[in-house]
Amino acid sequence: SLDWGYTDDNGPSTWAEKYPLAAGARQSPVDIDTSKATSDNSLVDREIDWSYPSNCSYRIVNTGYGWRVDTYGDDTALSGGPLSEVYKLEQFHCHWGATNDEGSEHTVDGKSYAAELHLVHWNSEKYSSFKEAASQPDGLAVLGVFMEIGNADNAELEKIISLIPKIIHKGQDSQASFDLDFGSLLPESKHYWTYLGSLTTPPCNECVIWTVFKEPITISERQLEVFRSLKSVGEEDAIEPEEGKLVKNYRPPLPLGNRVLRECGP
Ligand SMILES: CCN[C@H]1CN(CCOC)S(=O)(=O)c2sc(S(N)(=O)=O)cc21
Ligand SMILES: [Zn+2]
Repeated sequence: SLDWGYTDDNGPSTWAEKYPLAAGARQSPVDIDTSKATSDNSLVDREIDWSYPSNCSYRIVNTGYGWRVDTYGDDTALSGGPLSEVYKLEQFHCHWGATNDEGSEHTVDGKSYAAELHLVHWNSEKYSSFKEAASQPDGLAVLGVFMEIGNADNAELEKIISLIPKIIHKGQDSQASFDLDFGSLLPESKHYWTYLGSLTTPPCNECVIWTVFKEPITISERQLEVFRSLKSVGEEDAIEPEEGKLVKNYRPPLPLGNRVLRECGP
């Protein structure tokens, strides 16, 4: 069985037993208490800036904890906002719940969204590898995008969702070179909250500068159901057809503690 996961016997409340960092004071996600957000001048003139290729080859993989798209981040760049260096895109993935009233990892004044997209970048200016960066306090920069249920499909996400039937079981992957317009995976408004946090899964390294956009993007119920059809077990694991479905893979919020929560934009 998995040594950590999202079920009652291996879920977030048990992680600190095997992954002591999970009990740290700089953990993610957090509830974004909008009344605590400060808008100091340090961010207002430093828009967060990204450049992603419009056509690139990708690999989508079922990690057993969800789907993950590995990007070969050569000509990608994320800078500005709370970042002092240029970060490269390493991968992106998503978190969701069993029903639409849960699923995001960050919450806003106690409100959960149906899902949350994470674009994971690493500080390639200061560190020589993603792995090294993941052990540094300013090593990773993750963009969090809330997803709410809307009537229309999200066309860009559909390119990813169409590949999910090929990776239903843990360990399966699919190579695809599709032209992904990352810009449309991000909301129109660049307004965001930012704080210092961690990976939201084991090993829970406290290495992430988090930037969570205020405006959600929309995804359809059908698209979210496809996410929930993923399995957390391999093809060879003999289980009943309905068992092992990845219906939820989000960590509930941890205390912000004495960390500063900054915001850019109303
Ligand atoms: C299931 C495993 N998830 C993690 C795998 N990696 C960590 C170790 O790598 C060297 S990672 O850096 O790619 C990230 S980012 C991330 S989140 N949800 O905070 O954006 C979780 C993980
Ligand atoms: Zn994540």
